[in-house]
Amino acid sequence: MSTSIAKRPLIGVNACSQWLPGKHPFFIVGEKYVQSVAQGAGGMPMVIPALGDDLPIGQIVELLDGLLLTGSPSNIEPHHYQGGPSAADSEHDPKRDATTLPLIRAAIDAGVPVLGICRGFQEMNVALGGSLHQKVHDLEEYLDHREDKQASIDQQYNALAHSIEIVKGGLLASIWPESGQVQVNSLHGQGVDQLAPGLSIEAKAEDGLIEAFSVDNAKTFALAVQWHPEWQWHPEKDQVGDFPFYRAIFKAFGDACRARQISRTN
Ligand SMILES: N[C@@H](CCC(=O)NCCCC(=O)O)C(=O)O
Repeated sequence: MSTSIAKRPLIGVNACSQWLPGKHPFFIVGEKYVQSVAQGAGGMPMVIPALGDDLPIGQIVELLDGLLLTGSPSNIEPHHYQGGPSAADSEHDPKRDATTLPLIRAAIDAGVPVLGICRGFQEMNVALGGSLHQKVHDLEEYLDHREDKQASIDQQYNALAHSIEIVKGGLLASIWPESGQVQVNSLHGQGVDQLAPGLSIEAKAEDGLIEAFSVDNAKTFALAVQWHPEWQWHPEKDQVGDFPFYRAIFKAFGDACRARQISRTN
């Protein structure tokens, strides 16, 4: 997308807080999320640090034309959704929880377009009052939605791990009218248990697990997906590794961010 930086909508990308071994704590964000905002949505990415209560959320939301909620290997602490104790091997990021959950509520209230991905999908459900299965793979009614840890990163994200059924007449169906069933990648151990009030299912996996939802009374675009549409922004259209479905999601998100930019600056 060739729009100059100056004309691009400002899109927040939430960071994780991680202690790099032998170093100091860092705020980090996956490059593919920043790339997908810049290339896929045509936005100006702005990384939002996990400062918790020290983050001026109201001030930031006023500046944003969009908010992308990233994935992360860490899991939301279960006390945010009255969940049971975490498994001993569960990685957490309380600074990210303390930042992103209130940020989601403020952004939706303010009419900022929001796209949640994987952990970001789960955060949107929890922030709005829903709950999670902590180990989907331990539940007999569901498939194992985790990635193959023996596979390469390319193989994990290029993999079309399972199909999703897109709900007719919804936001995702309007973004992708081409077909009601699509194959997606899958790299998650947790998943939606109770969907928050005021959310509508947009897609389910073949085992019935909710894979996408939208916010019913959102003032603008508010979509969350469990898979990873931010993958592969390098290949050109129709080249190997090109995912038109993923690209369509970011185009729709970017269009909503541009609309907010116009309304915010006029
Ligand atoms: N920890 C949660 C969410 C999983 C997730 O976001 N995976 C992607 C991590 C790496 C990346 O950002 O692509 C769960 O396990 O369900």
